[in-house]
Amino acid sequence: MGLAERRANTAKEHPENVIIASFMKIKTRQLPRTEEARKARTDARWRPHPDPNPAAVGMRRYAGMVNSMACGGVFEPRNILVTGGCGFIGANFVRYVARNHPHVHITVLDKLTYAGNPENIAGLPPSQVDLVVGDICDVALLERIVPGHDAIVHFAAESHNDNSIANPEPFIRTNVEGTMRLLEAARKHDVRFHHISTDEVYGDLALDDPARFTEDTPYHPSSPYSASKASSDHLVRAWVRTYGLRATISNCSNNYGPYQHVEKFIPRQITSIMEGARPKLYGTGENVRDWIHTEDHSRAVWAILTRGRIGETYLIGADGEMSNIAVLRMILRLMGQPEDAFDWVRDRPGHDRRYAIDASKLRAELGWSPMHTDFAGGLRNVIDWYAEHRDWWAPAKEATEARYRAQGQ
Ligand SMILES: Cc1cn([C@H]2C[C@H](O)[C@@H](COP(=O)(O)OP(=O)(O)O[C@H]3O[C@H](C)C(=O)[C@H](O)[C@H]3O)O2)c(=O)[nH]c1=O
Repeated sequence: MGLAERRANTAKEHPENVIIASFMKIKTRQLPRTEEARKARTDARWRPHPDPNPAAVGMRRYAGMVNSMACGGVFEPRNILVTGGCGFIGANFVRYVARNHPHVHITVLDKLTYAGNPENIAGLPPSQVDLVVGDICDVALLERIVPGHDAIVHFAAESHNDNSIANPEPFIRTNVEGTMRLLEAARKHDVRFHHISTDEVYGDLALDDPARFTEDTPYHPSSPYSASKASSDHLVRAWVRTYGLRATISNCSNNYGPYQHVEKFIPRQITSIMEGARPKLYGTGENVRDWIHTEDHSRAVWAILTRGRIGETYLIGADGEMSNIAVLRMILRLMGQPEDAFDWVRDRPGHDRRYAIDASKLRAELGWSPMHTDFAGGLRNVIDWYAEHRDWWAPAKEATEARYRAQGQ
């Protein structure tokens, strides 16, 4: 049965998993498309790379890392399944692919938890993007929707450290069990898999340590969230080695950009200031995060999905280290506030001190480099975005702040 027929059947037999067009401007395609379009979509295969990156080829030869799947070749998926495509990073990836690869059809699978919002992918061409509402732990659902896809790009995760400290359970279920369910579906249907992960699996670095994380840094996660992501990374590697699954992993640093939930550091402070409330800084504020614009993350993920070597891990980072207090002062300045107009609050238990990524492998092998290198300019754009999208964030703001208040933060 082809992908279009499967979609049609899912729409008919499982309306609970399908978003209806009128609800959200995104149309779920329920009719089989033309035969020609169907053939083009299912025609994904490995092709010789027309313009191989010389640095990449050189590096692979030097390291003797010849890999029949990817060396000098490119994987051209026509149908991708993006889990968590209504969350912040996932939705930005869906938008990136829709904009830059219009021939690629995207099925978004999202449970629409508090952090997933269908508005994040609204306005994309209905012929290119479908949304299936469902849980990655739902084996029967995966059985219906995975076949026919060339690749799964797995963003779906519980992602907020503070929530994992308050209640670890959903993190283990979604991040560990959910990843295992997807790996099993990918294995059964021989689907290429890319796993989105975090630099937090490596633990933290001292503030005065010149070292940065590399792909060889030992795992040392601190929080229930990062431990669950570390577990999921290990599962992916086990499926590659044991079952020969065609999979890659990327571990990225802190993302910023549009559509980020107001629970996270940058949007929380921006939206608090917009509401006339004072930003909240944890602990000493000296903790360092390595910021990357979410669009640069998306470009890196696409590069790894299409040109990365199977079985490999790539770290993604844009040399954006900055202390929390420096970021907060920058936000306050950009929003016309005094630099000390914030409150110090209770620190996060086990708070990681510093993250820092060395993305040399990604740069050398795949020729990736960040395009958003002006952090202050990027922050200004993000501030403008939140100013223009109050309707998008306001409904979540009060409940989020109530949660923080209860934690003394
Ligand atoms: C919400 C908040 C946070 N903070 C501090 C705590 C952190 O040192 C820093 C960033 O916090 P946030 O919760 O936004 O992000 P991280 O805990 O670094 O984790 C994030 O980046 C990694 C890579 C992921 O993998 C996570 O999924 C993602 O949530 O600001 C404050 O000082 N005040 C606040 O109000």
